[in-house]
Amino acid sequence: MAATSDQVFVGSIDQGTTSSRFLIFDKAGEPVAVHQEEFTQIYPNPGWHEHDPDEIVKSVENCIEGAIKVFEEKGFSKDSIKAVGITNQRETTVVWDVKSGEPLHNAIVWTDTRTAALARELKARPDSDKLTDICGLPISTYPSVTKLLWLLRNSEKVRKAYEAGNLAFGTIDAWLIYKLNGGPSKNVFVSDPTNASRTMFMDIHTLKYSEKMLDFFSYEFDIRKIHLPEIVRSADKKAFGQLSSGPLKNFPIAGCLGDQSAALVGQKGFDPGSAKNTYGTGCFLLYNVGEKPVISTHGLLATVAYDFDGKPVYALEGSIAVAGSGVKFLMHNLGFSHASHKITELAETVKDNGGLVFVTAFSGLFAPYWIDDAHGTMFGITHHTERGHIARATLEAVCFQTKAILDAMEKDSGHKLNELKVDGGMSNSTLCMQTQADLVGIPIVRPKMRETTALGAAIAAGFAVEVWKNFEELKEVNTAGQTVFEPKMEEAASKKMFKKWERAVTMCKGWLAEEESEEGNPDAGKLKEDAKKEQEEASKL
Ligand SMILES: Nc1ncnc2c1ncn2[C@@H]1O[C@H](COP(=O)(O)OP(=O)(O)O)[C@@H](O)[C@H]1O
Ligand SMILES: O=P(O)(O)OC[C@H](O)CO
Repeated sequence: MAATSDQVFVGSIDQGTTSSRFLIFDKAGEPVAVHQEEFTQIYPNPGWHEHDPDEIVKSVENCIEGAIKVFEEKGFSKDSIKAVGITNQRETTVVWDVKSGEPLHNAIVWTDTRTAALARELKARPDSDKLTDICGLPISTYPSVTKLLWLLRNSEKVRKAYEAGNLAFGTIDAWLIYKLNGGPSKNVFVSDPTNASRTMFMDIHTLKYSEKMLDFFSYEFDIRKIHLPEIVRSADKKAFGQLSSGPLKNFPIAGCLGDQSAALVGQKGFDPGSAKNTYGTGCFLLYNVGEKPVISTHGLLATVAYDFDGKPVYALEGSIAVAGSGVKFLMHNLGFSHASHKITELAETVKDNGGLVFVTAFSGLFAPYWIDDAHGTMFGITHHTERGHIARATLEAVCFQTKAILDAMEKDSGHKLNELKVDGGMSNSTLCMQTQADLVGIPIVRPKMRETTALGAAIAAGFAVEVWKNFEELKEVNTAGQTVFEPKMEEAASKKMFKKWERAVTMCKGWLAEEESEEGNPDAGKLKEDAKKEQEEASKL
């Protein structure tokens, strides 16, 4: 079908943890062309996880090229694309030289736990308990700051650039925008608040870098000496520049959202009280809390949902580190199958988990537990246990953590959700979604078009260039063909399952001894000595 002259489209770069995609959406929110590419996952030591920043850029460029080819083969003209939006994996930390635009180290991925000792050291510093009120996040291995500090301590290249005043730090959005604009020659160096809020440098109330946060983290290296991206709104016609090469050369980048915020936008979670849960590599539940951030007292994060017009909207977030990556672990590490949907089929070969509970704490446990000394642990193995039970327990682990997050959210917000919208690759698993409904006791609503993350970034860019002018115009977008999973399990049975999970979580605490969490870290000894010195000095004051 060829485009009519008044048909307009918006492109969307979706740079996820395991793959990059480029999608082209029409005004009705339907994707008309897509290209996806996986890229290399680098695991140099247990608990370490890296990406090659240049490979990420290349994969995005390939995706744009691939999708445009499909688009044109369908008879559309690329001139009908009005803007491009970007959405990305968050927290993943890239460092580069401002002069050359070359990366100085592999990107340290959000799942990486090499900074466990550093996180402990930071927690022991005076006033560490005051940080969450400012930035919305607790100290852990998860936000970018611990990864950046680790790089400063452990990479000579990074330290030299720092000393010369040439070190740039950014999350994946900032890196992509910088590179796609042409690097140092244009120097478009920006990030939006949904991404900047994941570094621990931003004040969540003002959406500006916080002097207090910068002071707190500057005890060994002066963070102000590092080039940080300017924080701009999530929808902006000019701030993100334009593509400098490829089939969309000179097309504007007009929107940017961290992937979980983008999914909330793509699910049209614009009203306070609406929520979505995205089952991708990890799983992230975001609950719209309106125009003021809510600082959790139950293990959740305060984050920015979006800032389209200077009136930011906030969300409470429950982050789960392992979801689809657990499925991939069964495929790649244990050789259970070659396709994700086969893991669900395997789980369907057994009638229940057979007493098996799998705490998939490959990166420690995130929300609402924040246990960084846990590792993946299976409880309840007997002669009865077969591969189907392991597959089932892997899917269930995400559902249990989602239940714990929803309980925490209810306590923080005082509201009970009446339904939960879902998306992401793992939401393809009908068994997983039914289990989720059974465990949380509310309907699970899955849209037919599940590229909601990419749609969210397209909406941000589309708002900036007025493809859509208001939320009302999006009313019909992605409403057709939803599947609703109603809870079917007896409440008592569901409660019993969850109790067992909670017992398993308690039992896996403290598995990792302090020395083990530092293995592979060349500076572990120094870290410990420095931390001890700092503590001694602090206690003298
Ligand atoms: N039918 C399925 N059953 C279970 N897991 C699935 C299924 N389909 C996809 N997945 C999982 O979903 C994940 C990919 O989801 P996606 O939303 O693309 O993630 P990301 O954006 O983090 O790269 C993979 O880990 C994959 O194993
Ligand atoms: O790759 P995803 O979709 O699991 O998302 C990664 C998150 O942004 C990490 O915070």
